[in-house]
Amino acid sequence: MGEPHPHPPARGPGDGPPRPAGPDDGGDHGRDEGRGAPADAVRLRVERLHCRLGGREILHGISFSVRAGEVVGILGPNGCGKSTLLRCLAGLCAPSAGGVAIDGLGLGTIPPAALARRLALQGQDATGALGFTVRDIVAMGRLPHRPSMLAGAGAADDAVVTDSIRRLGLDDLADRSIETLSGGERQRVTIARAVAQQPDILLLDEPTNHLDVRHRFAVLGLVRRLGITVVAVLHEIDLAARWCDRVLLMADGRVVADGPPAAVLTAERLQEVYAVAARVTADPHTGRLRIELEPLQG
Ligand SMILES: Nc1ncnc2c1ncn2[C@@H]1O[C@H](COP(=O)(O)OP(=O)(O)OP(=O)(O)O)[C@@H](O)[C@H]1O
Repeated sequence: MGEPHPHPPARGPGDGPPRPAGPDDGGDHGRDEGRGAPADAVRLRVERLHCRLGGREILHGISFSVRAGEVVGILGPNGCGKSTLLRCLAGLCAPSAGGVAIDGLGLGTIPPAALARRLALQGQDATGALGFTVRDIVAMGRLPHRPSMLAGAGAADDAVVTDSIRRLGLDDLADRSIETLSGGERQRVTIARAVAQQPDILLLDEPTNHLDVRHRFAVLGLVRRLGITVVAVLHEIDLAARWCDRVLLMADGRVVADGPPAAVLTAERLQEVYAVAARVTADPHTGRLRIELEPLQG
């Protein structure tokens, strides 16, 4: 897998995300950044990735790389291929050409159990495991770490599950059945399960779409504090600007811009990609991007 990415990533979140009060008030997660990898080592590399589904090419030769500990947001209009790209990164969707490598190893060469210890995907469907309690579902995140499917959970697994439940503010719901939870509560359960998996790379597909504003801040703050590599599909442009080191803007199965939020999220580009009128300014006090969107006139 070839040349370096043309856009060097930002080294930090720029305006420094605050530590919001919320479900996760804890410190670090007992994790070293990038599990011992140098801080700017390339963790994930996507090279000329094409994907066909239903006889149609959905992804048209996508290339980018993500460094250890980077938080990258994927933005773009409905149907542009964001979830398909995330599924390719997780090995759930086979590319028709090109490929994905983790720490230089092609995805197809990594055994499934080893891959599940390195990479977690939190998907859009939070309802697939009816009949289980919140704690049962979060505990599923530990399965890849057990020596066999028949091996029971150890005390260390239980501690990770308890910690993940606490971090997502789910203590009071731990014994509730998943089908009794609200959409936002279920969404936090799927994130807790992915956190319990203790991956090096966390892939999130619209992790905040059911969450109220406080929980959005809390969940994205928690994700940042994990210190691991994160690729998140987001629809909220302002949240991506605030929380991501880097943004990939997609349209029609291609990456049209890749770089720090302030470089990518220009008014012209947002208008072109989303077909809306956009005004982008920097807050004079915090320097944060302010993004105002309006329907196009006429
Ligand atoms: N299994 C499939 N078979 C055929 N077409 C598919 C399949 N999965 C996705 N597609 C199509 O691929 C395109 C990209 O879908 P994808 O879910 O990746 O988009 P997205 O950018 O995540 O959209 P959204 O913002 O609406 O979630 C869409 O046109 C979708 O209809």
